[in-house]
Amino acid sequence: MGGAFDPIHTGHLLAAEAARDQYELEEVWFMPSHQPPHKAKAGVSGEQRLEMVKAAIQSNPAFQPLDIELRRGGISYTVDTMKQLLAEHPAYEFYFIIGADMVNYLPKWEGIDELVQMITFIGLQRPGSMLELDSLPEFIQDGVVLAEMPLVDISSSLIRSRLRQGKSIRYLVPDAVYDLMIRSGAYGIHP
Ligand SMILES: Nc1ncnc2c1ncn2[C@@H]1O[C@H](COP(=O)(O)OP(=O)(O)OP(=O)(O)O)[C@@H](O)[C@H]1O
Ligand SMILES: O=C(O)c1ccc[n+]([C@@H]2O[C@H](COP(=O)([O-])O)[C@@H](O)[C@H]2O)c1
Repeated sequence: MGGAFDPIHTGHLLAAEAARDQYELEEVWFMPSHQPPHKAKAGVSGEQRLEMVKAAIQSNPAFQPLDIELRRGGISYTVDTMKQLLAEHPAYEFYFIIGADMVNYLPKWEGIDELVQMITFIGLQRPGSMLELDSLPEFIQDGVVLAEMPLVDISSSLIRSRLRQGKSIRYLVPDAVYDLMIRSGAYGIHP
């Protein structure tokens, strides 16, 4: 599962767990992007986003952090990441977990025709972006399976916006992430 994770939140964790459970995945690897392909670079450093990911998933042995995109630098095209991961783990079968907003965007992904040969996407419903598989080209539809999760109207932008307004974000992120956000000072929250 790739993302900016600026910051990681409960919606990410529920999506990952739904995909793991429904597709019997052995592990879910959380990969913070360096520079996302289609949105502005995160406001906080890659290191800080990775630390928050680690804090969020530490209690789940099936969830692992992966800094492959942060180490590579540049724009985090998934096709490049998957080529690297498949070369390192030729025996593994890879899935890529994405929310509905990203599923609808797949035709615009770099090297999508190559990417659908390498992995299967697991798409999850997300409020505000209904999954429209039928409107995608058939070769992409064939590369996407769906998983169910309770609709969770949480996004990293919602969290950042609430912080700007001085509103609470407790329980929108796991406690361990909340504590780290306070300790690191990364998002300007004070106890
Ligand atoms: N609440 C959610 N439900 C389902 N999928 C989600 C949810 N939040 C994020 N995702 C998915 O997780 C992946 C990584 O998301 P990302 O780190 O960009 O978070 P985001 O909340 O979408 O961020 P932002 O609001 O800054 O755009 C994407 O595929 C996204 O669609
Ligand atoms: O490779 C691409 O062209 C591409 C385009 C959009 C998104 N992605 C990946 O999809 C994941 C979620 O994207 P985002 O923008 O919601 O953080 C993240 O790992 C991105 O690198 C990848």
